[in-house]
Amino acid sequence: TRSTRPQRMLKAVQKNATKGNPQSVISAIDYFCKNSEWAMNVGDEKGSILDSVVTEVNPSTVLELGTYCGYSTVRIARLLSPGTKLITLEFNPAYAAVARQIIAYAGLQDKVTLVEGSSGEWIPQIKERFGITTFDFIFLDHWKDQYLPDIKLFEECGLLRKGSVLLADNVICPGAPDYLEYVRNSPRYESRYYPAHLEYTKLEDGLEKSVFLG
Ligand SMILES: CCNc1ncnc2c1ncn2[C@@H]1O[C@H](/C=C/CNC(=O)c2cc(-c3ccc(F)cc3)cc(O)c2O)[C@@H](O)[C@H]1O
Ligand SMILES: [Mg+2]
Repeated sequence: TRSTRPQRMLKAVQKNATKGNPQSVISAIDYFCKNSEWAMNVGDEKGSILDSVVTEVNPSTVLELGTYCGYSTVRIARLLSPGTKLITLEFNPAYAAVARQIIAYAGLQDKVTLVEGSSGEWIPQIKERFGITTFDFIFLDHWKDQYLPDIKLFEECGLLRKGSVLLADNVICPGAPDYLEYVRNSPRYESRYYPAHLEYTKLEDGLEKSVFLG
């Protein structure tokens, strides 16, 4: 049967990247998406903004919602200080399987815990299952209509502390209007929009960074 786009992306990484070199994996995926097949990775332009926020926060505890093929997982994990691990949630087993291989090809498997399951099911279990009290940094890039329910779940589960940083992809395209309205109007968040473009296109998109104020 015909391969899937994530499988073709993995092949491109194995063909064009250098094992153990995260930057070459990132570049190979961006090249594949610009020259062969568009895919919904955060991409190089928004990815650079993601890099700068991760570097600024220098988090000890990190959560990503929506691994997909692991592109942003690799971008984040390559910047974490030694001994720091990130948890990434992905509920599609086929995507998770590709992501594990891409993360391993980058040599970052020891810095990543990929959990196969849905955010709604897993967020309430994180404290007990992973011994985490609060997250320093959260990257939201899963289904856009799930951003708002999940940020409320973070609050309910006590997973945010004063200064926790949430960074959301696609707040313009495809858009997460209810999430934007919430973080921009809630007195409990200080929000800022980073304008950019939809990955590999000239369409407008951007990232919203929201700091929890406690
Ligand atoms: C049920 C909610 N909980 C979830 N828990 C765990 N994993 C989840 C969850 N939702 C979705 N996922 C996974 O996250 C990923 C979903 C991402 C959704 N992203 C988008 O739709 C998206 C879409 C576009 C886009 C933009 C313009 C277009 F014309 C077409 C597509 C661009 C992006 O950057 C995107 O992130 C998948 O791997 C999915 O299996
Ligand atoms: Mg996205």
